[in-house]
Amino acid sequence: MQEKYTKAYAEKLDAADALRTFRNEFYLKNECVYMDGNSLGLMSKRAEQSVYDVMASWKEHAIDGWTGGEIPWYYLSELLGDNMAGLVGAKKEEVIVTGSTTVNMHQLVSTFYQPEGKRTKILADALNFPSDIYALKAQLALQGYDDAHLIQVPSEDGHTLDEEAIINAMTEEVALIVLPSVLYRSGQVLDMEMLTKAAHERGIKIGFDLCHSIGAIPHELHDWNVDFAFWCTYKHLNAGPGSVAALFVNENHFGISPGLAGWFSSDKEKQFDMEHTLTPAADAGAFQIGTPHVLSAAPLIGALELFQEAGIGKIRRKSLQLTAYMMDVIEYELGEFDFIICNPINEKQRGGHIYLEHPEAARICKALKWKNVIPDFRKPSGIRLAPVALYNSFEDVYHCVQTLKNIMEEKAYEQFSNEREVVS
Ligand SMILES: Cc1ncc(COP(=O)(O)O)c(C=O)c1O
Ligand SMILES: Nc1c(O)cccc1C(=O)C[C@H](N)C(=O)O
Repeated sequence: MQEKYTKAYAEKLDAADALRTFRNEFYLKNECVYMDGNSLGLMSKRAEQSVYDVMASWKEHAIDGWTGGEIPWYYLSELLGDNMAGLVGAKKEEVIVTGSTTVNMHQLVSTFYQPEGKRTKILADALNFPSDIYALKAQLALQGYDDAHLIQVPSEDGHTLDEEAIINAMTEEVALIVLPSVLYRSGQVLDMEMLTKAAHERGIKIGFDLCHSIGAIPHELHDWNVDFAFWCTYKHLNAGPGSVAALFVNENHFGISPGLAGWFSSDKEKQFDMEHTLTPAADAGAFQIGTPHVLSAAPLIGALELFQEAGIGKIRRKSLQLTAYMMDVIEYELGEFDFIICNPINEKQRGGHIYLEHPEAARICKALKWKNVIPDFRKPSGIRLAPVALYNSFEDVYHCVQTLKNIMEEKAYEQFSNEREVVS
């Protein structure tokens, strides 16, 4: 056997890993190799501590916690926006931590979708996450349009999108474009800069769903001139189930009225004047709606520290190394078992996870879990494996592929039904 495919080689890669100490910051499940951080990231000790800290500030300060204590809750959304701005390449005023992914998308589409004349359609794609498509259809319906007003650029191979095809669909009928930065199944990274430039040349506004890229790849939203973006914080950012999401609005658009207004859209100094005419915040803060979900934002305080310490450049470099290594070992070890690697291979388009297709995928995932390796299954026949730079090791990757090989050799998956779980 070539040295490259031994456990010793994985250990050598781990010894040379500049981020290896970050693994100790996380609660790793005992005896378990976690490969599902692209769905729900693991808990870190920092995130846990910051939840305790916010609980303590509530206990101690009660109502005065809004403006007192170490981190006054009234400014927490702005503070976290500032802490996160580097991850998306934004000015601090352009990011606010608020709401959920889907609510933020409704907020931004209701703000930026302004059909006029023959520009009435929304351009999206055929592979985006369902919630985004439901939200776009609902926004069209609110404006009196049917689903035919949503153009979904098809995928030739069922896994990836052709950016040229997206650009060709940017016609004079299109008022707004919403696309994912990274596709949730195949992990393809779209060229946001190129797509934004093409959209603007055609007079169209464009926004991105960053759920699968935030914390995994660097962004330059401000310099790329992206109009808006939104993302969750529970995947690569590790802020826990239902943690508060975030959004970006380019400073070029400051002053535009939020489609969904509420009293937290206010200029903070004016908010408690209790006027019935809203004076929106002068920055991305205007896209908040109501009282911030302080307890669900709390883990983000600690979780983001780790990104500031590690640096997104190093995270991306290790992530690419992990996924390259994983594909290499898969090809070497699993060649005879009908797996197809469906994520893009090249570094520019490869996101933070590997996507394998196999006709028995649902039950192979069940067998992996039974063997303490945690993947996730996506219909119709996909296995997602996310080796996460902050807490997965090369040895984890080695172990994951060896486990998969073992399951295939022994046909251990046959004891399970080939149907998805309720939550997969
Ligand atoms: C790309 C993408 N968009 C939207 C969502 C849904 O976001 P939420 O349920 O947090 O609103 C998810 C995952 O759940 C996702 O992967
Ligand atoms: N948001 C989720 C949830 O509430 C339960 C289970 C999974 C999720 C996910 O985030 C799934 C994820 N967006 C995906 O890429 O499939």
